[in-house]
Formats: sequence, C-alpha cells, structure tokens
Amino acid sequence: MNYQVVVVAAGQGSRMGADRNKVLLPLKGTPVIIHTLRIFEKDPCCEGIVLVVRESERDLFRGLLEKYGIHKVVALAAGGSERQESVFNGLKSLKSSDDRIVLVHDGARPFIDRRRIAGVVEAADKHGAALLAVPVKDTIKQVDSGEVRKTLERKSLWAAQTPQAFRLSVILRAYREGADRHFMATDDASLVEEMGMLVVTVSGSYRNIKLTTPEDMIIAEKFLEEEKEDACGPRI
Ligand SMILES: Nc1ccn([C@@H]2O[C@H](COP(=O)(O)OP(=O)(O)OP(=O)(O)O)[C@@H](O)[C@H]2O)c(=O)n1
Ligand SMILES: C[C@](O)(CO)[C@H](O)COP(=O)(O)O
Repeated sequence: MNYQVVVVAAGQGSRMGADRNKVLLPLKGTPVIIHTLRIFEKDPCCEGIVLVVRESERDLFRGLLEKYGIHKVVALAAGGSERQESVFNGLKSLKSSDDRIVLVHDGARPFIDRRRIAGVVEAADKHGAALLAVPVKDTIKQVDSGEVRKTLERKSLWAAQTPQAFRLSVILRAYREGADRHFMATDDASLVEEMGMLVVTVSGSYRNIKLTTPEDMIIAEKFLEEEKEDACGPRI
C-alpha cells in the first residue's frame, strides 16, 4: 500500500554533543539523514517525502539531496522548537487526501526496514493509527528526586519507535486538537491516544535505534559493517 512520509531532521542533537545537527554526522562517510532517506527513496510504495529542517540548514539539506540523488523529497518544511511543532509543520506541507496513509519518521533512525514499514502502513490502513514498538528489556522505575516511587510492570511496557503511521485525517485532527489544548507529547501516537482513539502496535526491531547519544554512533557503525558483510559476504 502506498504512503507518504514526514521525516523530521530539525533537532539540535544536544544529547549527542556533536559540533553539528546529529543527522548530519557521517556514518561510513555518508550523513545519517541520507541513510534514512535512501530507505524511502528506494521503496516503490513511498509516493513522496516531506523533510523537516531548520531554516538555517535548508540550503545545506538541499545540497545533500542533490549530491546523493534523493528525488522523492517533495517539500522542505520548517522545523520548530519542539519535535511536535516540526512534525505538525511537515504534516501541513503534505499534499494528500484525508484517507491516505502518512508516516512520521525520525531522521535519526536510519535502520528501519521496508518489511516493517509495510507492516505499520497496513496496520494504520486497518485501524487508523499504528506504531512500531519493542518490549523494553530493562526494569523501568518511576523516580522523583533520586527516590524510587514505583516499579512499573515490565511485561506491559513497550518502547515506541518510528515510523508511526496514520490516516492523514486522524493525525491532522490529533495535532490540531493537541495544539488547541497545549498538549505536549514526545511522540505522535500520544496525540491520537489523547483523543481517545485506538492505536495499535506493530512489532519493531531492536536495530531500529534512534541515534541520540555518542554510544549510538558506535553501534550504528557496527550495524553498517554487518549490513555490508551480509550484502557482500563475510570478509575472509
Ligand atoms: N525541534 C525538533 C526536535 C527534534 N526533531 C527531530 O526529531 C527526531 C527525534 O528527536 P531527538 O532524537 O530528540 O533529536 P534532537 O531533538 O535533535 O535531540 P536532543 O533531544 O538530544 O537535542 C530527530 O530526527 C530530530 O531531528 C525535529 O525535527 N525538531
Ligand atoms: C518519537 C520517538 O522516537 C518515539 O520513541 C521519541 O519519543 C522521540 O523522542 P525525542 O526526545 O524527540 O528523541
């Protein structure tokens, strides 16, 4: 099933502590964001990409798209001070009918695969809203000022990933209502949940990491090495 995708790349990358936007950092010599965009560029079901970037980096991203032959980006939308604002700007830039499926994906997640993209698109077509998620591996504690307040029951806890997929009418309404009510969320599905609508999960991958801190870059380089070995066979 065809879809369009909003890819957000307008963050500060403060937890990465790099000298630039973390999605511009190189992985095996190629910017993180290009690794991410290539997946959608090569997916025949992807009808178009809206890329959300900081105004100050608009020309830089345009140059990268040209250099690496990313042709499916149909619009560059303006990033905001929070991810939620960036996503909303991206959604408003989409030219699509209300019943079509749209994905929202973090530019900092370059290890998504087409099978899982198809799975979350299909789930959104059936239910209206879906996200990739994986069971948490650690025990999660609710802590206040260094004191444990509660240990959450791990078997019901899942870590949300992206892409998150929605019928366009559903996610646009969720973002508009969230803005009207000044409801802040760290992911997109939360805004749909806030409306009391069903959101379903699709099994994600532990490889679908969000590059957030420097350790994640080390893991990402290793993932790329493995992908290269798989493609070309193990090095003798
Ligand atoms: N105002 C923002 C904040 C985040 N993002 C994007 O949302 C994704 C997930 O956000 P996160 O990992 O938090 O990125 P940063 O906000 O850049 O990181 P940090 O919180 O460490 O500053 C990233 O691809 C980031 O570029 C965005 O487009 N606009
Ligand atoms: C959307 C997300 O990737 C789901 O886990 C996550 O909430 C993004 O959080 P961030 O602080 O904007 O990276």
